Amino acid sequence: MTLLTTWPESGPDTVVRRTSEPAEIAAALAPLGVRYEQWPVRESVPFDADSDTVFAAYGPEIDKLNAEEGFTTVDVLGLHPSDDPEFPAKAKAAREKFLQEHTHDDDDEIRFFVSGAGIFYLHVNGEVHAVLCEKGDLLGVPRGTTHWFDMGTSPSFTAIRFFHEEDGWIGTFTGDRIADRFPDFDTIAAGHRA
Ligand SMILES: CSCCC(=O)/C(O)=C/O
Ligand SMILES: [Fe+2]
Ligand code: NI
Repeated sequence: MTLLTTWPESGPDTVVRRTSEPAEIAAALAPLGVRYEQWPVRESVPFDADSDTVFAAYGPEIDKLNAEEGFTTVDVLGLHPSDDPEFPAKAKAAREKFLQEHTHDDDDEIRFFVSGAGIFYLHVNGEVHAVLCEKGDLLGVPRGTTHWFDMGTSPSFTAIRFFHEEDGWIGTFTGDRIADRFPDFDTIAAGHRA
């Protein structure tokens, strides 16, 4: 289940909000300009499906969003445990990159989770909002929003990414290691399952 946890930016000792209710999550994030919605899940899509399979399964939703928002580039990013001996190093490098607080100055960050999970931490107006996204969740974060993302120590997710720019992912790092002061994916996901 999706989970939103909000703390003051000073640290996680005080929980301002904690909810798994989709309508409450959407209402809490809307004033930040953040879009949260759920799409019907295509259960027939394997968790580690390739891009063509994902595009075929979610074609109607992708086309509708593209028509509404004018995206020019759509890709699929998947990372799942595998026998590839390079997987641990790849996963560690990917996690480290996104754990660094950053902004996307020229584009919104729109992600749909086809499978697996990850947490977006939105650092806005003196608060940190951790949005644990799972299969079926669409999150749209406006350009310029300060945030980081944690996929955990054993990443497993497939996400559709929508861009207005041909160049795809471009981030500006703030240099703030704020992620070190807040519960990470492993901690939040373990508590959520318990
Ligand atoms: C879930 S897609 C990978 C994360 C990403 O693209 C990003 O910018 C995180 O902040
Ligand atoms: Fe980002
Ligand atoms: Ni859950």
